Amino acid sequence: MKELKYLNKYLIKYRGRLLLGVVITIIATAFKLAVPMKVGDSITIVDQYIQGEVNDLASVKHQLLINVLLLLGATLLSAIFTFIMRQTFIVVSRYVEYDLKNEIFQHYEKLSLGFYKQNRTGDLMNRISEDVSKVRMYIGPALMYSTTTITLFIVAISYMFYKAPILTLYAIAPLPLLSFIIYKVSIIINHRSTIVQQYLSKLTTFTQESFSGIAVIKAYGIEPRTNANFEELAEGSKVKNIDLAKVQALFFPLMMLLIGISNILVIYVGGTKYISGQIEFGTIVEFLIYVNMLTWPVAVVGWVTSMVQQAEASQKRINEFLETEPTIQNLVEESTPVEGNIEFNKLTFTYPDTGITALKDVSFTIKPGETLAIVGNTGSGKSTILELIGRLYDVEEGMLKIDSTPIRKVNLTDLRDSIGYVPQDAFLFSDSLRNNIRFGKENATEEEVIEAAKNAAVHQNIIGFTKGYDTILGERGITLSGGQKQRVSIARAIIKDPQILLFDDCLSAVDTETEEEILQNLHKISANKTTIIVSHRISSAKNANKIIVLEEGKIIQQGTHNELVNSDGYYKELYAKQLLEKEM
Ligand SMILES: Nc1ncnc2c1ncn2[C@@H]1O[C@H](COP(=O)(O)OP(=O)(O)OP(=O)(O)O)[C@@H](O)[C@H]1O
Repeated sequence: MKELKYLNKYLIKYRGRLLLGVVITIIATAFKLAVPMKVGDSITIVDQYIQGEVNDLASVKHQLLINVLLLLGATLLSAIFTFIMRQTFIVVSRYVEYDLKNEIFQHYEKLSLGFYKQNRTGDLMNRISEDVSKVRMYIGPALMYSTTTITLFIVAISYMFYKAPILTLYAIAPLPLLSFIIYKVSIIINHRSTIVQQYLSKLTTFTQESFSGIAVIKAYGIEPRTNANFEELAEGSKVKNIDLAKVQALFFPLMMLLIGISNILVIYVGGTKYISGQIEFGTIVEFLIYVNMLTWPVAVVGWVTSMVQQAEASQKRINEFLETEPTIQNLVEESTPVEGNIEFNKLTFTYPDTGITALKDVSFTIKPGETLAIVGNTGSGKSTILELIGRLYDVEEGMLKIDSTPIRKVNLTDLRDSIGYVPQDAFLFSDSLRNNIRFGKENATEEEVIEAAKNAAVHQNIIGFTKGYDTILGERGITLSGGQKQRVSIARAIIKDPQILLFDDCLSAVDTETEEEILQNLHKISANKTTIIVSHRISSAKNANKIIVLEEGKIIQQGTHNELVNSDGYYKELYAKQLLEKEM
């Protein structure tokens, strides 16, 4: 129960409803218990008439009628209160489920990129869905059944002892055994359900991947191999499901068997006592109903125990993530507006997870109004520079300053607000084109959206779609070409109107004319901004105020386009190569 303590704050938050639930459960149970009493009473009346102990038929009928009406009333009230009881416990469990999911999601969002590298997306999703639903079972059904069982036990067993103590002992003797067996069976069921669940998620991942990559599967003609793999997984899933069904099938027969034993004991011992005149006939019937009534709660004790154990295990997994601190923390409370001066000073950076040193002794500065271009082979560290400016990682060696202040001493929200970042792989959400652009500025007007799209040279493409800016992207909608995606992603950064613009090789999929158009627009937009353009193309870099050339994390050349084309080295060679390609 150590891990489940985490949920106490929610139990306190909803204490009013939960307390009401307990009170209503007690009332519902009291009405439920009145039913066997009245049944027993009625049978005794009939028995006494048959035995000749009572002769007035009219009064017997009258009493029976009253009993029937009372029975009806008690059953009805018990049903109504049981309904309200579910409205309290189960509704609270849904509230807690909602709160917990939000809490976990918000925490996930705070965590740094490294966390996402270390943990698989499937695992993150499981903890927020599967694990939270298991925890909900503890707040909802487990609490509800425990309250019902405790109330039913205290009231019913005390009453039974009061009526016939020896018969009560015989009647309840098999119940602990029942509870124990159900507990054991539930553990096996839970274990096998987990395996079934694992197979299900393997199947889902496989299916999802196959359909996402269907173009590759078809192009390589590997449908038979994919089918065989799917069949193998489905076979595994079938076997595990059958294993589970076998134990589940045991659950009810076992319960019936143990109720049967209790019933036989009540009939035998009760019958003997009735013959010897120690109890009334109605008491036997009354006890039979109580035994059947108590069986479910007793079975529930076992079930609830395993439910709580599962919730504990799930909460432990949830707590593991909730206790993970984001490695990138905001260390400055007060606001620090960003002007856009960036300074790298003898900076060396090693990725903590892979140990790869991506930048070595890098120094450069850039001011607002300037454009810096970074060129270099793949893997030379270009994207890493942009990631460090966005403080996606912290710098350990050397210094990175923003407006002459070490980056850690800049308010993180202000820093990120001041950056418009266009990543290498443009990521668009399954939403309308308009909303994808507005992502950069939530309250942007229609004019601003169109203006940004025009500057990113994608407006003409968008109005060419039947639904224009309302066109839905992604799974439910159209798929944009690589170049269109890049330009929508650029529009998203432009609309934000940030102080610092970071473009990570985001013009690679557009033709040279469109590239030129976008660059000219950017030139106008970024007059007072700090712009960094990472590119493999000279055409993107040539107009920059400063160009740096990276090789294996080191700056090997820097200067303007004119300076660099006139000195031997990587840049001059790249220029010559690209010039040649253009002429061909
Ligand atoms: N998130 C990461 N975790 C660990 N290592 C990384 C990570 N990102 C990049 N690296 C490594 O750091 C080095 C520099 O990568 P980076 O992405 O900065 O290069 P790049 O010049 O932008 O390459 P490209 O032109 O292909 O985009 C590479 O060796 C890469 O494998």
